[in-house]
Amino acid sequence: MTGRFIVFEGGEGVGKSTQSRLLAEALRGRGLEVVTTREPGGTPGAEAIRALLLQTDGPGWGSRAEALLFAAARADHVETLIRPALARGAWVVCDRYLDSSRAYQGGGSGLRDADILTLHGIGSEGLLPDCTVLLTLDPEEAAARVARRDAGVLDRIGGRAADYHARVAAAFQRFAEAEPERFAMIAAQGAPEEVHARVMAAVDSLCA
Ligand SMILES: Nc1ncnc2c1ncn2[C@@H]1O[C@H](COP(=O)(O)OP(=O)(O)OP(=O)(O)O)[C@@H](O)[C@H]1O
Ligand SMILES: Cc1cn([C@H]2C[C@H](O)[C@@H](COP(=O)(O)O)O2)c(=O)[nH]c1=O
Repeated sequence: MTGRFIVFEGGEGVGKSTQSRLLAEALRGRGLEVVTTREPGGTPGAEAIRALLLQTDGPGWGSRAEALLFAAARADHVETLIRPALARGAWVVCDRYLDSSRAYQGGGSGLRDADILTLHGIGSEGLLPDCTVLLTLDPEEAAARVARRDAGVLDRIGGRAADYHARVAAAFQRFAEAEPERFAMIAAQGAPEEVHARVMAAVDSLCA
């Protein structure tokens, strides 16, 4: 079987990392080679850019510089980790990807979707996931999960105002509705194993 590129998307604390791990374990149980990774990050260069983007000390970045940094991190990640893994037949499970740039730098910060896609064309030659699992959760429940995990310490983007994150969530929903052949929208409430069962059903129907 050839490799697949599966991405988890959604707002802060909805359970993307947890579900990435559970999906990878399930796929490995089927005998597949699975690479788990995340954005921004996944390679030494992209992890260095992640620190520049998310650390809370220093003046931060304007929207355009921020979008370029995310695109640069993704370019390195795609070229040195994702494409080689897919080329050897591995499945890649990635925590966030391009649709996070479209939702945060686009929906949240107001950059044009077409410009973000142009950056992606330049940086990563337009590589898209085979399928994208969008996890949705009531914002108060997501915030409670983050508070329990991080004890109130927020990074530069996670710490933005509630209306910013509401625009991000609305953008993700628009993308999923516009491309139902690429997105599975999964309710993320309930125990991790319950959510995982929904994810497996979606992956089996959308990505197999
Ligand atoms: N279904 C669930 N029910 C309750 N808690 C959960 C569930 N899934 C994950 N959690 C917990 O909620 C917290 C956030 O989960 P996780 O880190 O997987 O979310 P995330 O979407 O990757 O977050 P972020 O966007 O901030 O990186 C973690 O402490 C995790 O253990
Ligand atoms: C890929 C990507 C991410 N972001 C934001 C979303 C989050 O606030 C952070 C990443 O933190 P996480 O704990 O790993 O989810 O970065 C973004 O704004 N644009 C992007 O392209």
